Formats: sequence, structure tokens, C-alpha cells
Amino acid sequence: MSKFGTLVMGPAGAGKSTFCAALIQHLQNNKRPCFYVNLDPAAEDFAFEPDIDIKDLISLEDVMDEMSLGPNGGLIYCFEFLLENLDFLTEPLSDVTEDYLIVFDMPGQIELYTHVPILPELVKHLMRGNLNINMCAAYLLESTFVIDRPKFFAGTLSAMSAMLMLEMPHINILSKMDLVKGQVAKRDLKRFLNVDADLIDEDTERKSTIKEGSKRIEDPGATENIMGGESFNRLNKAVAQLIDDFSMVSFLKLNAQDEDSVGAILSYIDDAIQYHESQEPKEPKDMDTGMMEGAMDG
Ligand SMILES: Nc1nc2c(ncn2[C@@H]2O[C@H](COP(=O)(O)OP(=O)(O)OP(=O)(O)O)[C@@H](O)[C@H]2O)c(=O)[nH]1
Ligand SMILES: [Mg+2]
Repeated sequence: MSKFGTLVMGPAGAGKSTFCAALIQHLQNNKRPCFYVNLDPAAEDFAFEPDIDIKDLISLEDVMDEMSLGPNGGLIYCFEFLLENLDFLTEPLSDVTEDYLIVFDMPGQIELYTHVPILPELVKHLMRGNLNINMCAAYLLESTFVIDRPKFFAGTLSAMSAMLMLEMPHINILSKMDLVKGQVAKRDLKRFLNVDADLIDEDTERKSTIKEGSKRIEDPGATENIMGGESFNRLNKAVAQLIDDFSMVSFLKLNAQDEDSVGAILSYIDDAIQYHESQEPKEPKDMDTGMMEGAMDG
């Protein structure tokens, strides 16, 4: 029997927990069972009570107090501790049936998704072996990043890093779309959703010129500003080109307040984990094994 789950990841404040809550609400509205796992050892308030909460195993606050660690080192310690005590997850998850969607709410520390090999090990445990969960990563990036293009490309790079590190079905999501509504032209938005490296070139051009009357002229101060300097621009261009060369990153739009938008994201998750394909048609109640055997004997 397979199980199904989604790992909701992304930088701090990207809207992960809000999305998890909206997703759970949507599943409930559609009479689909779900199982909520909080893996953020610093999270306090929840819209829905988690079925598993990592804080029952270890809390970031205790680790910081007792081990004299900061928030990031403390988080890594919490995850190392979780990896040493995987039964904490395995036991309650082994009873979850295949009609459930298991929603994992992850912390926002970016180092977890970039260079420490903790998540790949955790994911391996969840996807392989006894648990055998079909998983899809949902990586959230805040849509307000599109206002600052280098920041958007840096965020895209972090999404790509998580994607390459985890080797599992992966969807990228631009969250909080309500905040950029009306601020970015639809045509431009499309170029962010299917990441287009030329956006950086245009941005460089825009920033290195100033408006004089009806014309744009070169901004004499542009190169003095380190964020507008030539080497910074070249770095941004190289990063954007790298993303373009892989042509692997595209984004879905999410407004967590809009149920249709949450439903659309769920369809992508369901497709990626092949949820619907594995839902067996339910047998009528009177078709018990006795009857089946009888039918075969006859
Ligand atoms: N306008 C708007 N705000 C949102 C949306 N989603 C989340 N927020 C706000 O963004 C802030 C952070 O949201 P969270 O859901 O806590 O983000 P998170 O990624 O879980 O944060 P961490 O767990 O701390 O990394 C909160 O103030 C939310 O109310 C959205 O779709 N639109
Ligand atoms: Mg959160």
C-alpha cells in the first residue's frame, strides 16, 4: 500500500504554514482525509492542530537554551536529532492509509534546503523502506520578489538547489499573489512564471539609466553603487543564464485566500504523486470475502 504526501518548503515567511492550512481546509471541504505533520521546531500557532508535531520530540527553544546554539545551528541540531529518532515519525505514519494526503510543514531556514544533507536523508526515509510515501515537494517563493529581479533570481536558485538536492517530484509556487496584483503587467508576470533570463538584462538596462525629459540617459552614479556595478550585473546575468540553461524552473501562482487557487495547486500535487490513479474503487459492503469465495467455487 502506498501513502501520499507533500513537503511544503521555502524560505522564511514565504507563506508555507498559511498554504498548509489552506490546503487542509480545502481537503476537508472536499471530504478528503489529511494528516498534518509539523516539522518546524519553532512553530507555535497553528490553524489546525498537527497530528505529529516535532516539538513533542524536541523544541528549538530548549536546544538553544541547553546547547547554547543560535536559531540556525539549533534547527540543524533538531533535524539531526530527528534523524536519530525516526521512529517518532515512522510509528504514527505507518497507520496512515492511502486515501490520506500527508502534509509536511517545514521550517524556513534556507540552509536546510541548500547545503546540509539532512533533508535528502529524511526524504529517503519517508519515500523508501516501510513507509513508502509518494512525495511531492512544494517549494514556495514570495511573489513580491518579482519587484526586485536579482532577488527573484536568487530565490529561484534556492528553489533549483532544493530541487536538485532532493530528487523528488517538485513544484515551485509563487505565493502571496494578491500582493502583486496590479503591480506587475500580466505579460511580465508570465516571464517570471516561466523564468526568462532576459528579465535580468532588461533590469540592468533600466537601473543603469535615468530619465531626462522624455529620454533615458546613462546614470553617472550607477557604477558607484555596488548593487548597480558592472561586476554585480555580470554575476546576476551568469546566475540567470544558469537557471535558463537548465530550463527547469517554472512557477505556479498561489493566493492562499482563494480556494480555487489552492485547488489548482492541489491538482498539480495529485498529478505528481499519482494520487487519483491509486485510489481503488470502494467495494460494496456486501461483497465480503465469503461471497467472493462462494462465487469462485460456483
Ligand atoms: N497577503 C498575503 N499574506 C500571506 C499569504 N500567505 C501568507 N501570508 C502572510 O505571510 C506571513 C508569513 O506566513 P507563514 O504562513 O507563517 O509563512 P511561513 O513560510 O510558514 O513562515 P516560517 O515558518 O516562519 O518560515 C504571515 O503574516 C501570513 O499572514 C498570502 O497568500 N497573501
Ligand atoms: Mg511556518
